[in-house]
Amino acid sequence: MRYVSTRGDAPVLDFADVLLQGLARDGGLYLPETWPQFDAKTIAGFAGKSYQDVAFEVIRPFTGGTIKDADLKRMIDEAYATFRHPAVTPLVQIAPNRFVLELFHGPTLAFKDVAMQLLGRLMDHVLAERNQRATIVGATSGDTGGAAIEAFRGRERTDVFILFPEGRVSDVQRRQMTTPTEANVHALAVEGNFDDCQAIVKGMFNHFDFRDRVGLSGVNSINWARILAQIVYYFVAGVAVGAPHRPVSFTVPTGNFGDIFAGYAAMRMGMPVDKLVIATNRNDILVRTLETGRYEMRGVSATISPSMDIQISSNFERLLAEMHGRDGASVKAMMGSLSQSGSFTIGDVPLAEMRKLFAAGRCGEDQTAATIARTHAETGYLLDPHTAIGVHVAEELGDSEAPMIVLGTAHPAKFPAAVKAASGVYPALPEQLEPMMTATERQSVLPADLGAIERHVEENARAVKGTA
Ligand SMILES: Cc1ncc(COP(=O)(O)O)c(C=O)c1O
Ligand SMILES: N[C@@H](CCOP(=O)(O)O)C(=O)O
Repeated sequence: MRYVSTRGDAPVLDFADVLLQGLARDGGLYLPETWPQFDAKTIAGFAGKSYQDVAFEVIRPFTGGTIKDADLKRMIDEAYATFRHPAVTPLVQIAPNRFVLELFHGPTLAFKDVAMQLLGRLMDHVLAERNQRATIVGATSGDTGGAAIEAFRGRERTDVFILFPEGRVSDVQRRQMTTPTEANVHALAVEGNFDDCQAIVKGMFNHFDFRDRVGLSGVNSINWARILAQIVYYFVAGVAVGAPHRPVSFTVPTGNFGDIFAGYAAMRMGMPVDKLVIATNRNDILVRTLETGRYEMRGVSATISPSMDIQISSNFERLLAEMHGRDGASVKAMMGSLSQSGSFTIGDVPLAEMRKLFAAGRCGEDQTAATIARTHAETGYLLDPHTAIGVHVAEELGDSEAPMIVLGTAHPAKFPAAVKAASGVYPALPEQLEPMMTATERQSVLPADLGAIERHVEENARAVKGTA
């Protein structure tokens, strides 16, 4: 399996290289050259298998032989042994034909752990084989950061620097990043919003001298392996409610478009999908884009679902590449227009194709709170604000024959204030996370400035000092 950039101007790589690359050198994102195909019999055969066994079958074709089967199996087993539920990602029914796919049983209570626990092991494995070190830099609106730090803390071959928007993440999210004591963990509170953090990380990747000097790697969903690990649960959940014998719909609380792009990938691989639904909070750039064909930035506002307060939705570029027949020049032109003028227009044909595959809906602050309250009152089930957005948008779409699976992207205990205000119930933090709430915090506060943050990384990354 080979990987190509969405912008068509970067070296073609194998899986192991893509794993360590992050952003492609032409500023694009890597995609597999072709989609592995699973026929209906193979998909039906996933029924009754463990999450780990399905993960191995789904992930293996993408590795192109760069990871030995026995190593891949071991790393998958180790990654999902960190989850608190034996099914790894269980389904909970909340209405006759509607389910929540609980993706938050990993160590940091958000869906990011599903990919990050595996990514940490895969990167460590490849770095050890090459006797290399890496400097990981990531941007977070709250959840990626904690999951990345948990996956990489104490690992000898990596330093991990996470940029988060100061004052815009929940207390639990911040503490997950600021309380680990390992020397390779660096939490950077940036005086800006998530889009600023993400732009700075991309700026570092596009600054080749710096990138090469520090051995830069990325763990945001610009890294293909993040998306890859998330494809697995679309198959596991779909089969559990009747695929491939009937199509299944998924509603995905969306920000950076990584999670829903994994659903798109599952569909391209043979999973019968009725609807893929993009659900956003009031930062609704993706909903507007589907409505109007114009991707237009308007400023981001803080919500009770902070992890989705995003305007520059990285992985939408992967979808654009798909909808434009992988024509790198078209993608480059749209991305150029976005960085110059804050907008771009999608042509009629790709837009029509997108509308065939995706539906979209938004959920305001009051609707989010009302959905948490109503769902709890009617079913006893407590939603976090991000998952509530998915449930609201799925409800607005109405029932169809296809079962609707809403991706449960975070545990309510990550956002206790918002959940308590909406439902009157204070969601308890799982016991093992309680010590973190009183532990000493360690963070560096930095301006939203590429140069300042590069200097900080270079002064603190062990890879630069040649300690490998
Ligand atoms: C809890 C939660 N829900 C939803 C999302 C949106 O996911 P994506 O960025 O993959 O669209 C995020 C952040 O990524 C998140 O942390
Ligand atoms: N919501 C995310 C934003 C970063 O997304 P990623 O999937 O690209 O890492 C977060 O919680 O940090």
